[in-house]
Amino acid sequence: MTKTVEPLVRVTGLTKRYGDTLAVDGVDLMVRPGEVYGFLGPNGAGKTTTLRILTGLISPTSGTVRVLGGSPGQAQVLARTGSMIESPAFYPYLSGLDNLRLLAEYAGVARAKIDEVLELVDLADRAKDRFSTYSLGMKQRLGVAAALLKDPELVILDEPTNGLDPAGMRDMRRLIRELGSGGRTVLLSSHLLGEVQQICDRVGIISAGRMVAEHDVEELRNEQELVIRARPLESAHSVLRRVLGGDAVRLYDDTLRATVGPNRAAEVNRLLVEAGIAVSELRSTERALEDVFFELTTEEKAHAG
Ligand SMILES: Nc1ncnc2c1ncn2[C@@H]1O[C@H](COP(=O)(O)OP(=O)(O)OP(=O)(O)O)[C@@H](O)[C@H]1O
Repeated sequence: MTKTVEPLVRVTGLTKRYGDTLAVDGVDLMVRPGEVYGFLGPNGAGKTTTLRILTGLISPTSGTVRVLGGSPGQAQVLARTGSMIESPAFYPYLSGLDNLRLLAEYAGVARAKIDEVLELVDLADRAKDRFSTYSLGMKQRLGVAAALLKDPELVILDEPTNGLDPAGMRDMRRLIRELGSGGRTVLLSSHLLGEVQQICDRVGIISAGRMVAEHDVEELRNEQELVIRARPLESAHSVLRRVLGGDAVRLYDDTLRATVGPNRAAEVNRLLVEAGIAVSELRSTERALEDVFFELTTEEKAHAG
């Protein structure tokens, strides 16, 4: 496998317009070698459109897209990329094995590779059964097997767990983690925050066609905040806004949340007490990725709207 030091995927200022709809609006994203990158966003955010551009299925309206050092759709890029975009198409009356044989023949892949990928996606036992008898989870896993036939460096999966039951989701997530741990680079889309949190190293969050954040999952998860209960709360709010900045302090029901680390707790306490404010609680907590996601996507809507 060729080692590439550069980002495997680099997208700059990507836009895609369908008539009046701006499906993708100035997206920048970067996927590094060996990572599992989660492209996270609600339905209709522009994930599928972006992945279709990255795999050369459609052309962008504008922007720069580099995949594995080349342009999407170039033969040498396609040869090193495996993808599953939307539901994979297979012949229903052929077995999983025969479907893969056809694809392998077309791609000039050795027969031994078929057994290897069937084993990897845990379909070896059912390989000789007709595709039409497979569960949705098995169909999706066969799709991943097909994407792996060429032993690609980069695997692109569009909503690989969509529509699966909990057991199917668990199997698919396990498979993706396994792919990621084997030195492959995986780019997947998802609208499920918990899923991205479980299986990805980095996340790019897209909302209404715009990229609102790109972070290490650990970094987001470990983001700390102070929860403050004080009286009078409004005065505490204005003191902290003045000192920490308006963006760093939010009012949640009867508490204030300040996005600062625990090392500033004593300072926050002193500021409040000096201002004659009674502090009844001051504790540090990790921000849930869900909160971060919600905040980023609603901020983005507010800016757009
Ligand atoms: N071929 C098309 N023609 C017109 N509009 C399109 C087309 N494909 C996508 N869109 C629109 O572009 C926007 C982004 O769609 P896209 O499928 O990329 O989002 P998504 O994040 O993948 O969401 P989902 O998970 O629901 O597919 C949507 O408003 C969608 O209706």
